[in-house]
Amino acid sequence: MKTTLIKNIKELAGIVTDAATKYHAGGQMAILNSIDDAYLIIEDDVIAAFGSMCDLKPQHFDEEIDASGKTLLPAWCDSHTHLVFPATREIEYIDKIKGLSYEDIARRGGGILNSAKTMVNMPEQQLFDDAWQRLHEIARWGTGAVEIKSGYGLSLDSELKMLRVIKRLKQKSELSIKSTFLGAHALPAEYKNNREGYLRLIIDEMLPAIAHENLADYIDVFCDKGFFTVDETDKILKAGARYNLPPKIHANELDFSGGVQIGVKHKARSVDHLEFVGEKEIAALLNSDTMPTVLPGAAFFLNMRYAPVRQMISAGLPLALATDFNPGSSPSGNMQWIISMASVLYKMLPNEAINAVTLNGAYAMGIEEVLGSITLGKKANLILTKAIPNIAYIPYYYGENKVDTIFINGKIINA
Ligand SMILES: N=CN[C@@H](CCC(=O)O)C(=O)O
Ligand SMILES: [Zn+2]
Repeated sequence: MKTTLIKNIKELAGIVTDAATKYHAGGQMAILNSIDDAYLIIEDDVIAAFGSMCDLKPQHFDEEIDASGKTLLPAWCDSHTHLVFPATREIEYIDKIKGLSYEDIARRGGGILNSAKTMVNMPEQQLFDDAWQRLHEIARWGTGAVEIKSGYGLSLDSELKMLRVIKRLKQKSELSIKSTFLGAHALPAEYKNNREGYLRLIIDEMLPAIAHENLADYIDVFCDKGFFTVDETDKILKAGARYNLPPKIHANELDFSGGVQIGVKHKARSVDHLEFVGEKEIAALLNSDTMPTVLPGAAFFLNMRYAPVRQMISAGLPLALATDFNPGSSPSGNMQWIISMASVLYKMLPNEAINAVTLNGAYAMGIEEVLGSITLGKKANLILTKAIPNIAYIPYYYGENKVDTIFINGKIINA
């Protein structure tokens, strides 16, 4: 067994003593438990002890790291990304600057359909290599766990290609990865007049093949205006349940789509985006185990309305934040930037934002029992920051990478 001591930590933050705590909600979101002048001991890949430096007993460690002036936090859990994609889409970026909306671009065959077209001829190895680079990129910004969706395939072969790439990333990477099947991301052009046919393809062909190769942990549907209806979502989620795929769904980004309610009905792990949320959606979420997840990168990049985060937290809801890293609506996997946007655009306190990208993000991925907080027995996925004056400095001094060292499964990763 290898033992590592991290000592003289200026602030050890994100402590959750009760390992049964699933997430932080409402007023608890503003509380980020911490210890000043602290130590933390890692045994192999697990957090084995922590406390005040004055209580540290003299003992031998295989490795000692002096963290004077630095803060130690749980690594970020990014619960919503599309980081396996075939190419960036700068052309649409220009169209957006000129005034086209996300829906205008989608109607012209751009957006998701544009990525699906490029995906057809994309060699699987190239797709893997590009995604591998992106995993390194996000780890440098402090991400230790990430969910990745398919959904740029929209045909049996291409969806399987994407999901096989995610499976290989899981096998090769030290990061914790969850895989989500998002066949219902958009209606492919060839099914324009045959919605029922595409649903049959998802339900009768894609799902059995995915289950056969064990390629997904979750199922997702883009339940929104111009994409998939509540009835269609219901059918797809019912079919997913037959293969034990819990939902994590794209909901209420473009309208009051009913996506939140149908997600809650199907016991979704999370419902994500949530720009269009009112009293009814909040009431549905309050009686559920579904994590509302807000994606500031997409709302900022598409210049849309912002989810009513203060109203949701005041009502007592938990909230997770994720990057939505994708080539169309959020071309960045930088969680520090998400924390800054959450505080400036959504008025989230730094502590709330950090809880939202750690324990609550872990819950949104179904890994809260092993990651997301400084808790005895959890995996040592940790961020050691550069010397920073306090936690608020993380969102405040935006643009600069505050990560000094990232530990994944107890090991220092030179990302
Ligand atoms: N909203 C739906 N899907 C993605 C966008 C994907 C794309 O435009 O490529 C999202 O989460 O923002
Ligand atoms: Zn998304």
